Amino acid sequence: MERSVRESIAGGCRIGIMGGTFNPIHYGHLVAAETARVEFALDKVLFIPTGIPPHKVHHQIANSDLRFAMVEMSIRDNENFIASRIEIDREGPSYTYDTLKALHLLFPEQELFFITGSDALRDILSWREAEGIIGISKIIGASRPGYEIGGFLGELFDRYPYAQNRIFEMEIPALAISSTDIRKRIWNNKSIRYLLPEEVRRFIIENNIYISK
Ligand SMILES: Nc1ncnc2c1ncn2[C@@H]1O[C@H](COP(=O)(O)OP(=O)(O)OP(=O)(O)O)[C@@H](O)[C@H]1O
Ligand SMILES: O=C(O)c1ccc[n+]([C@@H]2O[C@H](COP(=O)([O-])O)[C@@H](O)[C@H]2O)c1
Repeated sequence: MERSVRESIAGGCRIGIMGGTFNPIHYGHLVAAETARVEFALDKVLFIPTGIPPHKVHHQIANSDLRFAMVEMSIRDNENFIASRIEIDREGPSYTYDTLKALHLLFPEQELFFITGSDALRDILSWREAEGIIGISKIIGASRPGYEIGGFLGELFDRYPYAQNRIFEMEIPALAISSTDIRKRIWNNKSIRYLLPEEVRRFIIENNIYISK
């Protein structure tokens, strides 16, 4: 992991990890991370764009350096948010377990909180080493319109009672924004203003990202 990122994490602090493909980053991601920071008293939130997302093999995914640049410009004005290339710089699919294991080794005294939307949370048991993930890090599941958690957590806690103290639901202001919809809007010449930071919108246009389907 980058030295600058390591040096910004103090001993004993509470670290949020906002993982995602961020193709592109939008206000849904930023509101989830900021709400988690405040509600769970996180000292820092690491934004970790995937290199190769494990569950999105058939999606059209912009170059990782461009996705990283868009994340960086979106969080620059928040001193508690940091972007890391740890997954981009690792070869192979970006498994969350590998990332959390690496973070736990680097930051053994710090508490880890993986932040995810309710859509991804509902799939978590299909992730590689799901039990290991829940063991290393607490999980914060942000509400997302169209992806209600329903009885999922109850069933999960019946199966894994220890998870009750490790997985938390978090209500956030509902934003029905997705990267897929933003990419479609660009293809269809529709406006993407106010769905994501203006600097990112300009960057997408200047670099002709998401022009081809
Ligand atoms: N509008 C939203 N509200 C709450 N959580 C969100 C929202 N959009 C994304 N997330 C969460 O942020 C994380 C990263 O999401 P991701 O980068 O896959 O964005 P996405 O909009 O879901 O992308 P795509 O439409 O390309 O699948 C995931 O855990 C996802 O559930
Ligand atoms: O590790 C896995 O098996 C795994 C499977 C699906 C998703 N994830 C992680 O969940 C986060 C959100 O994923 P995505 O595909 O919605 O961008 C991102 O950090 C992914 O690496 C991780």
